[in-house]
Amino acid sequence: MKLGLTGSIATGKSTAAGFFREEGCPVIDADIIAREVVQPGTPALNEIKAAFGSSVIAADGTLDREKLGSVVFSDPAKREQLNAIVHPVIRRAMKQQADEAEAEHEIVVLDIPLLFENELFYLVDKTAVVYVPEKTQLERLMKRNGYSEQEARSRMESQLSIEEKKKRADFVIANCGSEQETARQVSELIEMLLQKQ
Ligand SMILES: CC(C)(COP(=O)(O)OP(=O)(O)OC[C@H]1O[C@@H](n2cnc3c(N)ncnc32)[C@H](O)[C@@H]1O)[C@@H](O)C(=O)NCCC(=O)NCCS
Ligand SMILES: Nc1ncnc2c1ncn2[C@@H]1O[C@H](COP(=O)(O)OP(=O)(O)OP(=O)(O)O)[C@@H](O)[C@H]1O
Repeated sequence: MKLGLTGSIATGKSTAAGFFREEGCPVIDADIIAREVVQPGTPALNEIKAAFGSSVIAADGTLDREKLGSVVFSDPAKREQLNAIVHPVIRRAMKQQADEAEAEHEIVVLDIPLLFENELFYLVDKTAVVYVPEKTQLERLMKRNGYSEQEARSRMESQLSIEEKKKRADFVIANCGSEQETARQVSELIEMLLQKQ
């Protein structure tokens, strides 16, 4: 089965995904695929250059992520434009990798930050949300990325709120306590999913 792992920025998807990996479940990470599809020479990077100008391309020809991030996270229309270029390519790659992994593993995890926003339910069988209250999310995001409160909030506001995602998920993994407590919830969820098979 395919488990869609989601959450909002900095709620702990990667942390939880690491625990799934430790338990032997392959994890397909949308953020990694999103980086692969814009490598130099890809059609997506060429389209980004055409749409946003060469100021978002670094001297070595790679995408200047910080620059593009500062553009798209402060302008919803620009964000939509970027999404329209990269999301179809990301979705195709995710589906292909997930199908291949599912042939060999009982549980395949798809780590997709924008699962609910983009209604990507066809890619997964069940959804799990990694949850922390918004206050913790803001604190962890500012700390991890060195963002000001405003930079952090503009990124949080580019997504559906974590409270809303919590309501919509099949399963909730609370990441407000220690990482060990999160690891235990991941183990329990895997056990339950395997029993249901
Ligand atoms: C704008 C970009 C270049 C900024 O790069 P940067 O290295 O600073 O951030 P990174 O890619 O690591 O993303 C960090 C987090 O931001 C959030 N995020 C990224 N893109 C988006 C988006 N289009 N809308 C809302 N949130 C987003 C996600 O929670 C993600 O986990 C990059 O995020 C990007 O290419 N975004 C478009 C692709 C996308 O939607 N990726 C997210 C899931 S597929
Ligand atoms: N249980 C925890 N206790 C304390 N800090 C934590 C915990 N879980 C995660 N963190 C920290 O919070 C930050 C966000 O976690 P993580 O990178 O896993 O989130 P994410 O949801 O994958 O983020 P993104 O959406 O940006 O990909 C990291 O700095 C991480 O070290």
